[in-house]
Amino acid sequence: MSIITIVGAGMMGSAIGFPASGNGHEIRLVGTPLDREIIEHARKTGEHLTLKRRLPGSYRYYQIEELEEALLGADLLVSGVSSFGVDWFLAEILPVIPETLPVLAVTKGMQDTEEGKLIPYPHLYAQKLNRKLSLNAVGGPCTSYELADHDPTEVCFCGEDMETLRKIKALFEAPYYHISLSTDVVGVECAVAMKNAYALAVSLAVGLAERREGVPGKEHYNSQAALFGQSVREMRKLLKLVGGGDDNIVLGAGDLYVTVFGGRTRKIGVLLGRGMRFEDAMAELEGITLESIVIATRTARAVRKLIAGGKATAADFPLMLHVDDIINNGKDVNIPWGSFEVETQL
Ligand SMILES: NC(=O)C1=CN([C@@H]2O[C@H](COP(=O)(O)OP(=O)(O)OC[C@H]3O[C@@H](n4cnc5c(N)ncnc54)[C@H](OP(=O)(O)O)[C@@H]3O)[C@@H](O)[C@H]2O)C=CC1
Ligand SMILES: O=C(CO)COP(=O)(O)O
Repeated sequence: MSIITIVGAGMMGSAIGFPASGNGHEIRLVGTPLDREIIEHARKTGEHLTLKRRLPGSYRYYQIEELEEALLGADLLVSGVSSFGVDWFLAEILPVIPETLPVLAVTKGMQDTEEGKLIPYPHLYAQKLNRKLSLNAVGGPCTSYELADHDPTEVCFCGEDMETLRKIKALFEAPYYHISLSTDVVGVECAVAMKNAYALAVSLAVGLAERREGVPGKEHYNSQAALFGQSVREMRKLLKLVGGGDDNIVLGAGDLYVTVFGGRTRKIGVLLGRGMRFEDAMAELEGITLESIVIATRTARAVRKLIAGGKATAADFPLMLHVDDIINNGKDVNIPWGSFEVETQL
């Protein structure tokens, strides 16, 4: 039996312990200072407040002040924070863990730089820490509540060292949790972070169709599929620009699919598509984790720098730039359909 300590008791941090717990490992769930209620409630009832599922009986619960106890004898540390908790995790957790303890982060996102580069979180952590840690991450399509329900999925663990990845995989692999491995951290992380921005883009079509038909909940699939296709094209170009392997598009496209159908990002895209102003839509969704906004903003900022530097053109990323205009420049939704058309001559 191994001991897995998870810091960040949000929905995904809590759900990723399910397959490992099923394999007989001890799961210690540690709340961030913002997760107090989740931990208290789980201790009392065995249920997770936001995941809305009963947690396996083998879970142990810790408030952040009990971190030292939760780390005693641990074999793996999982980071369950979202993009909004990355700075906290970097400042408060990574400096105090043993250097021999490998880390696996579920966080999806990237940080852009002044030069227009996009840095995945494991690399950001490595750059900012003055100690050497084994920093690994999970990418791929996987909604937390469906993982808790044992719906089969296919994800990818990435990191620098294949042997370490194999050991971590052995803790989690289950008949419903299939794990590929990759040392292409930039490619995996970039593919699954970008899908957040593009899930917002595809969901615009859901709201637009409702607005056109005047029927809430009325869906049309042509327009969603067209935006899905353009999203995959732009994600593939971006993958190439950041130096990620092309096959990672499978993870990005799968993750895009699940997020359009089952993710929180869809909520903001639909409201914007219906014609709601960005500020009003954000106010309506207050309290819901919406990483798509921060990821779209950072990615578009990097793309605009790449364009200014002559490494890309605006014609390569019309959908990403439109999303950026809607959320950051006060523009109305007006899908640039014509700019998705291409001429291909063999
Ligand atoms: N790799 C994978 O397979 C998957 C990864 N994800 C990713 O996992 C991450 C977490 O998602 P999910 O669990 O659904 O989101 P939740 O909002 O449920 O959880 C977010 C976690 O981060 C914490 N957090 C947020 N802001 C801060 C802060 N400022 N300081 C410290 N901690 C903070 C939260 O505390 P609090 O709950 O109080 O806000 C909580 O512990 C996301 O990056 C998401 O994209 C999601 C699905 C699959
Ligand atoms: O990353 C996810 C599924 O893989 C969840 O996406 P949301 O953050 O939009 O819910």
